Amino acid sequence: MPTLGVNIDHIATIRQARRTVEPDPVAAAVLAELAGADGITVHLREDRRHIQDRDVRILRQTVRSHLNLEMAATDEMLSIALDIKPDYVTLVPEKREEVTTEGGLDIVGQIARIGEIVDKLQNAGIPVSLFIDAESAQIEASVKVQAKFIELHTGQYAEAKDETTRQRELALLAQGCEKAIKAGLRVNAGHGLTYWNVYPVAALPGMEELNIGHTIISRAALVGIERAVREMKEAILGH
Ligand SMILES: CC(=O)[C@@H](O)[C@H](O)COP(=O)(O)O
Ligand SMILES: NCC(=O)COP(=O)(O)O
Repeated sequence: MPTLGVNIDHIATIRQARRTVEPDPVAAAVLAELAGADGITVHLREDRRHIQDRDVRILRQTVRSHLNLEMAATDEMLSIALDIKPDYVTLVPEKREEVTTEGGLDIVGQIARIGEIVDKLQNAGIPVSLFIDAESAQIEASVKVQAKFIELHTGQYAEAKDETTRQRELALLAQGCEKAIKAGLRVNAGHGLTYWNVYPVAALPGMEELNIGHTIISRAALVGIERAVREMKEAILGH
């Protein structure tokens, strides 16, 4: 079964609501790892709406599992990643006006640019994951740019309004996962996964890591992050 990458962005959302110093994402990461998180994910957005540069720099020193830096494919973020050297980078799309990520990164339409960034990061020893929709063309383009991983965007599956749509989206994820693995890519998944919908994605053959944040931090606000992480680990196992 896949490992769990805990995205702690929304610990920082609470802190930034008052532009203060608590809750500290660094402390949240320690507690998440003690509760069984296999990795810590943070999204350093261009608008710094939640995670700050300071958080990423300290997390690099304190995370004991592995640190996944989500970032836009920009020169600014490339420079930061090459300086901080996370365990891996996930290239994600960003729009200033979005509430949260709205879809997968378009590799096909910017293959030279993405290839250049993937090369620079991987030549520096930083494996790259590409956050994409489960579309054949995007998977094929991910192979072309020689990314080590893809992360399948699970948003349409998570936001499905009825069971028929949910099953259709799950089938697309399953086909994408199988195609990617056959092409030599390693496969992660994330976005919008919850305690109630995670297991069918976790059970996809070859799925390596699930990056999950909002639902865990939402539960953590009520029962604490250790229990929220432990319960997500159990949900991934189908318990
Ligand atoms: C790429 C993705 O789905 C999330 O990891 C991303 O971090 C969402 O952005 P927010 O955390 O700002 O909601
Ligand atoms: N890449 C997905 C992620 O890190 C967390 O997304 P979400 O669970 O906060 O929707």
